[in-house]
Amino acid sequence: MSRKGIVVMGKLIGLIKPLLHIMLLAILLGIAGNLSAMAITVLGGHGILKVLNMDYGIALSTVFILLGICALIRGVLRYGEQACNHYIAFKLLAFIRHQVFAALRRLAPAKLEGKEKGNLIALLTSDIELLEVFYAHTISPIAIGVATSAIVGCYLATYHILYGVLAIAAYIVIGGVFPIIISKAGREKGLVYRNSIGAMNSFLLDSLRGLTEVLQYQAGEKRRTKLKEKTSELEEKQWEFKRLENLTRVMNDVGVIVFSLFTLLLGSWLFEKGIVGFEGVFIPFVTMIGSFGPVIALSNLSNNLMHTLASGNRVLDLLEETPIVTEIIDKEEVFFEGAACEDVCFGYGKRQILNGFSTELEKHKILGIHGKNGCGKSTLLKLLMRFYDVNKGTVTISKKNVKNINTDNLRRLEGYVTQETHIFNATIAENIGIAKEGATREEIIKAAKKASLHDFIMSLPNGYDTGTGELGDKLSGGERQRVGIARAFLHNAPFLLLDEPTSNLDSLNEGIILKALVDYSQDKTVILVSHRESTMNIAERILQM
Ligand SMILES: Nc1ncnc2c1ncn2[C@@H]1O[C@H](COP(=O)(O)OP(=O)(O)OP(=O)(O)O)[C@@H](O)[C@H]1O
Repeated sequence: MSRKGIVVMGKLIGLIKPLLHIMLLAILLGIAGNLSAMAITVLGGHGILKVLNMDYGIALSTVFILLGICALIRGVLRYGEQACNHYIAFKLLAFIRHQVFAALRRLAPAKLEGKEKGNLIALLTSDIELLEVFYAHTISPIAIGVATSAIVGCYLATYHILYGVLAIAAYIVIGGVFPIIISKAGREKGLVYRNSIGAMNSFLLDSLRGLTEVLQYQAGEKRRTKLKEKTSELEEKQWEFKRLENLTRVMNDVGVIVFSLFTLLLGSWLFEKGIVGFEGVFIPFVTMIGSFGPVIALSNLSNNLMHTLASGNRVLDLLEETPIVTEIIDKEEVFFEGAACEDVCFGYGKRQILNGFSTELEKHKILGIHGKNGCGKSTLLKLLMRFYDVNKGTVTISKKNVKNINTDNLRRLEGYVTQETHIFNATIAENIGIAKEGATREEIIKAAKKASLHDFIMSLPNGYDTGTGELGDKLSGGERQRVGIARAFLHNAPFLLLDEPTSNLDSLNEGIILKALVDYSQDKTVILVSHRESTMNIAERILQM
């Protein structure tokens, strides 16, 4: 979704509320810092007048002492302002990361299935990182720019009201009109650019994952050409940004020169009319030249702002995305007493997969599910897990609709082994132990033995403490699958859903695991989806889908 810049800014600023006092301190320090910087120019002007014997107000030694003090406090104030801004920025980045991870948990797995993973990584890393620019270098500079310009405008008006009017007009044009023009020109470009980076990440991740296929089918050259095209596209977009950045610089420089010239012309006119003396020409002129810093900083912001707002937009998209399945938290605890599907209709989008499907799963039984590829066996398991909600009909556990069971409760009741087991970057013990918080080594070993994995683990260089780094991609399909099954045994849920658990196993390992499953089903319920007859033999009832 492409939001207006002001909407993105409003939403991002909304997050600052708890840190508002620090933001105010940063603004005050920034204003004081900028004023002391400008005071250096003004004092310099007075110093020159003094040397020329044209200023009788301040002694030259006082001018030098004040110059030294201003220079010193300028440094201290600038440090204070930056420290406050970065404190806010890093606190908020941590908070936003937290929010984004919470959003991912809310959206998983249904909404994340179709998302490009590389794009998500870009969002989690570089997009969030870019928001630092917004919190540390955008909000307070705007407030500081406005306040400092107003104060300097008033100071100039003490020499003559027209100086004040001219200064305010200059600040509005350089710090307001120019950035708005540039931001408008670059807003869509920013979003397109950030999305392109995400797409590029996805393409690279895809290529790495599919490396074997790319090599096998000699698709390397084709992928390289595509990567080159994507890089050129990105380069083109970067150039567009650079052009806008250069345009900003040119506009700023021209603006500063033109308005300084106007000040000089105004001064000359006032001098000719006898309204001001030489000091009334010289001091406003040097003040004006030295006062553009904060508004130029504002104007330069528009370049970064395009990237930042585009990143903000992408982060907000994720934060505001509605999940397909909402988490349930406030229902009573349910214990497993069997499950059932009644007249279930379900489809992904418009494509109908299950149409009026019904079945009952009795407690302490093994139900085998058989059916041709794509008929919806895995989908049925996902509905029992409530990864998706049915379109019609009901899925119940212990005669309670799964839509009314606390999500936490449901996860504890069910153990789910998918067709693919993900191995985390951790030791093999940790990889199994993920199934049970605080699992002891004995429990992990017991689960591994049931999954016929113990002997293999003991043959590894560091046994259960062997890291996946040391294993690399060396785990075979069957070993991975057994890690998945060991997790399920460790989880020890009363209702176990197994999707092709033995598809990669030899008959020896299959036999050991099936025996363990039969033991498991003595006091638990198991659904077994499989195409293998040998596996189906342990089922007490077979359902043909
Ligand atoms: N997230 C999804 N979005 C859209 N379509 C999907 C999604 N997941 C599965 N499908 C489609 O739904 C249909 C049923 O898929 P499912 O995985 O349930 O089949 P299955 O019976 O388990 O097949 P297999 O025996 O090959 O494992 C398939 O045609 C599949 O392409």
